Amino acid sequence: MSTFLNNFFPADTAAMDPIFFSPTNGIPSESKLATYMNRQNVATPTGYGLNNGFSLLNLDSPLPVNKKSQVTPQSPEFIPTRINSSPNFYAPPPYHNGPMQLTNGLNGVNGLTAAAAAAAAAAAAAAAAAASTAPTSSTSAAVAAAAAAASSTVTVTASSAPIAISGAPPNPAAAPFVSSMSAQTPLKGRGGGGGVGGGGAILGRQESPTTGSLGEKSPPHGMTPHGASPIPTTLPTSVHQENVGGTIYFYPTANAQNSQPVGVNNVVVDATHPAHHGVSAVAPLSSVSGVPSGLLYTGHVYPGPASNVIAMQPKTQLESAFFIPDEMRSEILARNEISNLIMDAAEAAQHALPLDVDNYHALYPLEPPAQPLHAKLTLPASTYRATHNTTGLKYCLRRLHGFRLQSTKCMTLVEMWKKLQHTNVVQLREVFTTKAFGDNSLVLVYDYYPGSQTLLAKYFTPTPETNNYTDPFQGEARPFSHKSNMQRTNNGPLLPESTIWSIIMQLTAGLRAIHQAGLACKVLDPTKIIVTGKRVRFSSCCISDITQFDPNAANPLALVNMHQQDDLTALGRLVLALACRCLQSVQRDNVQSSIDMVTRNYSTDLRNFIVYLFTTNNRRSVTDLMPMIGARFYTQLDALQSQIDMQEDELAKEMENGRLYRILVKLNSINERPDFNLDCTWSETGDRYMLKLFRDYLFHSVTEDGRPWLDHAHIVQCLNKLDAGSLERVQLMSRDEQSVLIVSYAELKNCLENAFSELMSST
Ligand SMILES: Nc1ncnc2c1ncn2[C@@H]1O[C@H](COP(=O)(O)OP(=O)(O)OP(=O)(O)O)[C@@H](O)[C@H]1O
Repeated sequence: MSTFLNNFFPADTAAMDPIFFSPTNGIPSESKLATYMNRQNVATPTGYGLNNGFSLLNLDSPLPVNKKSQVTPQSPEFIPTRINSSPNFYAPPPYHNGPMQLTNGLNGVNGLTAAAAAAAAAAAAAAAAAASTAPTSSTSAAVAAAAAAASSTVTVTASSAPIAISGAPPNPAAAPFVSSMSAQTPLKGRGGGGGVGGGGAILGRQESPTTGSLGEKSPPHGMTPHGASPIPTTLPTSVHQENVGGTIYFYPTANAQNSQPVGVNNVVVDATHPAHHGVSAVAPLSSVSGVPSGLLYTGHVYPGPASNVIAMQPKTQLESAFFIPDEMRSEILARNEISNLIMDAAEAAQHALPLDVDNYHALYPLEPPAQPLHAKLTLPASTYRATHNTTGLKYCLRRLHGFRLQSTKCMTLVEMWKKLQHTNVVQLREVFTTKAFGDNSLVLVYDYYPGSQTLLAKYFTPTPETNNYTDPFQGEARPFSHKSNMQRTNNGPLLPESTIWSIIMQLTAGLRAIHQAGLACKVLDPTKIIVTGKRVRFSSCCISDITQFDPNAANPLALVNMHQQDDLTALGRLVLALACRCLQSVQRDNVQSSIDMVTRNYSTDLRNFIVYLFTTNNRRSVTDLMPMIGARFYTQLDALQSQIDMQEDELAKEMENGRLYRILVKLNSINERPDFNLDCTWSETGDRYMLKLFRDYLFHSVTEDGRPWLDHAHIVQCLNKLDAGSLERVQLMSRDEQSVLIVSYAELKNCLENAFSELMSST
């Protein structure tokens, strides 16, 4: 819903350009503004009296449903997966907000700063002077148009019945008609806009009819939540009003152009006031953020981080409250980089990979060529990252070279694995055979986790030390102490017990899911477990089930119990190796001394855990391990929940960015488009013209003395209101400062969606 204020009420009629002001309605048909008014092919009635027009503004009159639906829903983004989740911004605010709602339409009204209020007062005083000299009735306020060269100043001079300047909102109940001209932060210039920023045309706050004091937020007389329009029913015949598709425009008749400033109750447009360029002080954003119309978009404003999250962060600097923490950023960047790596020519030649393998392309090797799969399996194997042809998603492909599938019966097991979904198991997606590599290969497709390391690489690889220097501060023991030396292994210092328990909890969780699904891991080995950040996952499930499949066995799952017991033994060996940080520690001859070492360095619980898994004469179960983990489970849960809190907070910040980015993409795809459907004025006319002015308001606001006014918060806030389709209004000004337009963000949003849909439909 918008109101169009053309500063067509010239103070100096001699300055009138008869071409610019057409005799019928004062708007030249070829002007951009006229094209906006005529948009949507709505016939613009001529000679339509202001009285008639105001009768349309009855707050009781329901808005046609289809009109409402134009702006109510969050229109779908051009990203196909976007889900419509926008709240209903037209829900009527509670009546007790009435006084604030009254100023709903005029952005910045409610939050006048002292400076802005002072400016408004000055403007009012000047306007009063102008009114007193006007030949029209001194009892009614005058409306004067600013001359073309001078920006308009609209202010209030008297305390009679208020006047409506702007149009009925889409939902009258939601935004009662603005019956008081409220003061706005003076705005300036091309970018001059509503109360948030700019300078230029000043809409002075109407004096309260009850108090007569300028700048107060008193509701005007006659305002009822759902009652009759407070708008006066008599207006000068020299002012035309038109309702075009729900938007009300005001413009002068030819009469008005030849007459003195037209009195329209309280409103005076004072072209002569020295403050016509606005005041240099702009209302701080905070001054407008509290308006009730703002409530309509508050869901679209990032409220800042939660205190619990700030307390959790190592740095409590202000920047960490608004930007993603450095550590998280670099982790994500590193993962992205790995995920986007492509082979150079030398690598491509070395690997000689096919362009396509089944439904996948862009293969990228994750290891040097042709590794033997595993000690137990003598087949050579390779691991690649690849991209799915249709979804574009990246997967991890494990290829078994020269492997012929003996029987498709093993597909039963494949299906069981595909169904297994667990955060500690890399999920199998599909299995296929292919000749794309020039041999018979079997390919298993898994989820891909960029930046993963095998447990072997992470914990069992000698750390490169410069000049045999070992960092004495590594590890838990006091540096340079005897214990510190004892706790050092070739692969680095012993791991903190909490790290070992964290790995244990994750592995037992994954194993429990596997065993409960009636399967066995079979390769519980440090090369077949991957670590991504702090997450540990079984990475090669199902391979053994295929390669060791016996097509003659009556029941392929007959031996699963035995394999599950083997899994538990393998888990015990792995934990012992981790605790000693040495793979040799689990060799038969070393086991006892390794357990002694665990006894010396770690808790009895950890020792008992390992001993239990090594005790093979009893039937063991993964669920029996839970009591041994005990209360450590709560510590782990707490750590994970803290991490979730932090990540959710980051998500909230980044959600804002994503949303604002998409609006900017739309705006910029429309603004200044040189040509659309052979129409080189497309981006300059109709809805697009409004968007252009809004763009100027967003980015090109200037101070009174013409300096750029840059305020990130202003941009963010306005974009948020636009995205929410707030009913709050913004005052836009044409670049030549000839026209002022007051428009709600809802209307702007509508324009944006329409214009963008037009673009999209022609792509
Ligand atoms: N699902 C996955 N997502 C991302 N990277 C993975 C995934 N699975 C394995 N990797 C990575 O691929 C590489 C090769 O994995 P692989 O399991 O073959 O380890 P490996 O040490 O080469 O074992 P082997 O010596 O038995 O071949 C490793 O760097 C591993 O981190």
